[in-house]
This record gives sequence, C-alpha cells and structure tokens, in this order.
Amino acid sequence: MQTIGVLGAGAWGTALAATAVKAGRNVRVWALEAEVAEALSAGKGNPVYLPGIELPRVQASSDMSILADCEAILSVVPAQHARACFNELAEHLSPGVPVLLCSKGIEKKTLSLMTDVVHETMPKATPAVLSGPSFAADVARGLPTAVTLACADEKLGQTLMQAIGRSAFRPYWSNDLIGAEIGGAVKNVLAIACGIVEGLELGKSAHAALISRGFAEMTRLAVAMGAQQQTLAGLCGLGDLVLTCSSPQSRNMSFGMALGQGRLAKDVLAERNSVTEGVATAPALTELAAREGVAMPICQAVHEILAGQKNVDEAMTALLNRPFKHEGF
Ligand SMILES: NC(=O)C1=CN([C@@H]2O[C@H](COP(=O)(O)OP(=O)(O)OC[C@H]3O[C@@H](n4cnc5c(N)ncnc54)[C@H](O)[C@@H]3O)[C@@H](O)[C@H]2O)C=CC1
Ligand SMILES: O=C(CO)COP(=O)(O)O
Repeated sequence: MQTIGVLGAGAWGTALAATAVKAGRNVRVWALEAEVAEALSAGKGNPVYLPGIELPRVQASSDMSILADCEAILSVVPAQHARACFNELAEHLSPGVPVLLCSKGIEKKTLSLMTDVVHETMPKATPAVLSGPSFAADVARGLPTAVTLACADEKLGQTLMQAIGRSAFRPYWSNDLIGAEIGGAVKNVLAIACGIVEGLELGKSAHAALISRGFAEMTRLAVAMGAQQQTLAGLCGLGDLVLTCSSPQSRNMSFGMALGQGRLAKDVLAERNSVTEGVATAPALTELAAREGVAMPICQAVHEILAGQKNVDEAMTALLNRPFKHEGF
C-alpha cells in the first residue's frame, strides 16, 4: 500500500498526513479550503489548522478527484460533514478501497456511526476505524503515540498498520469497529463534563469520579450496541478518555472549562475555527442511550446544559442527587 489519501485537512488530517509521509507513503490530501491545499502543496504545512508544524511536501487539492486511485483513504472530516463528503468521494473511489475513519462523533440527524454512513454512501468501500489518545500537535511533532486500528479483516488491518504505523505512532489491531467508534465519540462528551468540573473548581476527586462513572456510561452504550467490553478498556476507550479529560489541550475539555467558568457556549464556539465534536454528539448520545435503553446521566447532563434546559449548577445538583446504586457497568 503506497499511496494514501487523506480526506480533510484540519489539525488531525494534517498530523496523519505527516505521519504517513514519515512512514514512507505517497500522500494526497483533499482540503476544503483552497488556501490550505495550496500551502500544503507548497510545503508550507497547514498555517490555518496546525500552524508551526513542518510537513514535507504532499500533493493537495480542494478538488476531491485528487483522491482517485489512492489505495486507502483516511477520513478526517468532522462527523457532521462526513455524509456530504462521502457522497462526493463515492464518485472517485475504486471498489473495495479501505476507508479508515479517524473522526470521532455520531451523526446528529440520523444517530448513525461513521461506519453506518460509509455503508450508506459508499457501499463498496471497506470501513475501518482509527481512534485513541492522540493530540494532533503531539503526533505531528513525532511524540510517541498509540492508537486502536479496528478492521474486521485482520490481514487488511495489518496492511493498514504497516502503511501508516512507525515507532512513534503505534497502531494496535482490533476487530471491534463499534467499540472503537463509541469510545471516541463518547469521550468527547465526557471531556466537556470534565472541563465543567474543572471550571467550577470542584477538585480532582470529583474529576476522577467523573472519569470512572463516565467510563461506565461509555461501556454500557458500547456493549448494548454490540461492542466487546474489553475494547473500551483499551486505547480507543479508557486511553482516550484519560487523555481528553486531563488536558485543556483538548478542545472539548477547554470548552467545558469555559462553561464551568460561566461563559456561554455560543460565545466560546464563535471564537474557534476548530471543531468541538462533543457539542453535536451530546444530543445524539442522549437519543441513542434512550433508544438502547441504557442510562447515561453524565452525557445527558452535558446535553441538557448545551440545550439550555439546565444551567451548570442545576445539572451538577441533579447528578449529585441521583439515588445510590450498585457500582457495576
Ligand atoms: N485535533 C486532534 O487532535 C484530533 C482530532 N480528531 C478528530 O478529527 C476530526 C477532525 O478534527 P480536526 O482535524 O481537529 O479539525 P480542525 O478543528 O482542526 O479543523 C476543522 C476541519 O473541519 C473542516 N470543515 C469545516 N466545514 C466543513 C465542511 N462543510 N465539510 C468538510 N469539512 C469541513 C475544515 O476544513 C477543517 O479541516 C474530528 O472528528 C476530531 O474529533 C481525532 C483525533 C485527534
Ligand atoms: O481526540 C482527541 C485526542 O485523542 C482530540 O480531542 P479534542 O477534539 O477534544 O481536542
């Protein structure tokens, strides 16, 4: 597998393109913005979404035909834009090409996971999932990182791992796509909750309790949707939850911190050009949890705050006054 396409040139798409180049691949990138594509093609990196990071020259364009003939595609567009992008990508994709889903979210309108969106829009593509604790800036700087690469076919999984992996970027194979997807999507909503706890200065004990009880929510939903429980204990579940809930480098966590400090969601979001995936995933998760009959009180509290149904203090009081119960998942 020599030629890799990257759909989406935000911070993560850029970091993954850099990784694939370092792993020895030819890399072609589709960027929404022509100026981003021009900068990437000129060897100037991505001054809009990942400034200050060097990226050796890649072929980039804002015309999606650049991805035709790639042997694998890394999809790194925000979850709410994936369907529209895949509809366009379908015209350029050869049958059977693996599409490695690297974004973390659930489609709000349909409650679809990204693999579902691939099946619906590109039925001949082979979906796989890449998810785990990995800040784009860390990966682009070549700092050590490990991620889950979930793919139903182990041989194809090995091929994809060889294509993009290297010593500083270590993929681990799993056959559990649903577990990998749910882990990545839920941790973003929980990171907003952790940020709120941090912004309210409720202390590290509350923070740790939230991570543990949030992990129980993530696992419950994933298992109800057919995932293996052990997947959630891995990089794409607990690993990413710990990373994202522990650092204001996370957009979701820093967004939550701002809410905890009394700022309005719309004001914080208006200041950003980057995506805060948990904002769209929170309402989707609340609906999914109801559909699957699982309790996700922390994620629901985040949704209620974002929907203006409760303020931060009311949501926190409601969580703290839930009945005492058995600790299990
Ligand atoms: N930044 C990170 O450290 C990591 C991000 N991710 C995931 O990767 C995905 C992309 O995030 P980032 O690369 O950080 O994005 P970003 O926040 O750096 O940039 C936003 C991206 O959204 C794109 N965009 C905006 N409107 C669009 C539209 N209508 N159609 C298609 N694309 C559109 C922009 O072109 C840009 O590429 C998200 O799902 C995120 O959760 C996953 C792991 C790490
Ligand atoms: O997914 C990430 C790290 O694994 C990035 O998290 P944020 O989108 O919250 O910055």
